[in-house]
Amino acid sequence: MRILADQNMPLVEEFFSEFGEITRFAGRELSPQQLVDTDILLVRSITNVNENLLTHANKLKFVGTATIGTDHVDQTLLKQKGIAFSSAPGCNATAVAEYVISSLLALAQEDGFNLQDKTVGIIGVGNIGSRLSKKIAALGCNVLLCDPPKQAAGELEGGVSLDTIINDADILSFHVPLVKEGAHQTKHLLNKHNLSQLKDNAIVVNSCRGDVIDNQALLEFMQAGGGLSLVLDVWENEPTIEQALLPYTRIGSVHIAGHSLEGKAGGTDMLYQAVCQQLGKPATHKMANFLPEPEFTEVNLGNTFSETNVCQLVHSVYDARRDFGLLKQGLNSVGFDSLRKNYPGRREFSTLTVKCSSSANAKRLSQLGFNVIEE
Ligand SMILES: NC(=O)C1=CN([C@@H]2O[C@H](COP(=O)(O)OP(=O)(O)OC[C@H]3O[C@@H](n4cnc5c(N)ncnc54)[C@H](O)[C@@H]3O)[C@@H](O)[C@H]2O)C=CC1
Ligand SMILES: O=C(O)C(=O)[C@H](O)COP(=O)(O)O
Repeated sequence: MRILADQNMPLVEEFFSEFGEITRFAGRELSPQQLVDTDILLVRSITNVNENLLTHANKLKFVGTATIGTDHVDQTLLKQKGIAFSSAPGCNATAVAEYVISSLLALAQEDGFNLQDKTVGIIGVGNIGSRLSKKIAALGCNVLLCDPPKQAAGELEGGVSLDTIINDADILSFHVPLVKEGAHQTKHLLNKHNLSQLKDNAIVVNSCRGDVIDNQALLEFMQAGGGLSLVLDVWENEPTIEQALLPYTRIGSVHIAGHSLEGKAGGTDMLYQAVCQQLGKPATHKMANFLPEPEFTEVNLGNTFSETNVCQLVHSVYDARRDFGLLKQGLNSVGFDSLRKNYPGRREFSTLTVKCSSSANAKRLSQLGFNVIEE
């Protein structure tokens, strides 16, 4: 069997060698000719799987994307052609939620406020939004949730409208899929019209898809004196991003919010499980066997739980400001895609065991995602 896999997908050889010959490709450069005689295609978010790419796909049986987002894949076309498809829902949801928590704690520390005094609006309450909501609640913040599709289906109690979040939230974090049409379209959810209705000094976090915020409208708003604090992991027109936004960005990165080692490896693992199912073979490999030991494994917290302690704990595992440093240093020298390819990686909070002596604190730390031992 011939397997084509994105060069930035980890552990493909470890998981897939038993099925056939693996060839790697650069995600933005895959040509239709490369799909001749290919049985399995494994992509990441930067490869558009469309009519043009499949022109010569004479043997293709399975397409997998090791990502949560699927806006780069024409699933209707795959169905018409009888090609099986799988994505990796939830694979890096924890990583994205932790990126947001790390960024917010950094801004709170720098600006001298407590997150627990803030109202956080989460737009999109799926795998990422719901995990983030749990972590944010552990910090004692007031949380507003907005997910119209879920609200319409009766799947989210107490949900509010986007307008309510725009008007009332101190912090807004977007976790919706990119949808360009229909009743619940998300392209430019934050736009020229509603930017001006945000609270002064609101914090806006985008770690879903760049197009969810109108970047030109955002730039004009900031150039006109808008006082927002911006945390931007995703941008319109990646990899050619609007660099004029950088001076207005408090924390920025190259679309790596989901790139914890666990999140990236988890995407490959989920595709492996899907291919095994497709081929009727048992799944024998486990992701945990391929991950290295974390650098720091244990901390003793005693019975304290202040935001300062939590900030230290979180940043000992991952400080998103490191990634803003990488962006600022490397964007014009090595470029956006190269920064992503050579991302130094990071671990998730669960790799750190926190010993603590109060059960209330143990509960909150565990809600944040740490591995907690109550002593
Ligand atoms: N920056 C990064 O590295 C990553 C970005 N992502 C992006 O994050 C997105 C969300 O991921 P998950 O939470 O795992 O997806 P999910 O599918 O579990 O949840 C998305 C939620 O958004 C809701 N939604 C849809 N339209 C909406 C609207 N107009 N307003 C409010 N809510 C709406 C859906 O009902 C759903 O509950 C992905 O589609 C992907 O584009 C995902 C992983 C990593
Ligand atoms: O899962 C998603 O959706 C993402 O956006 C990924 O975490 C990042 O995607 P890649 O570009 O690394 O495939």
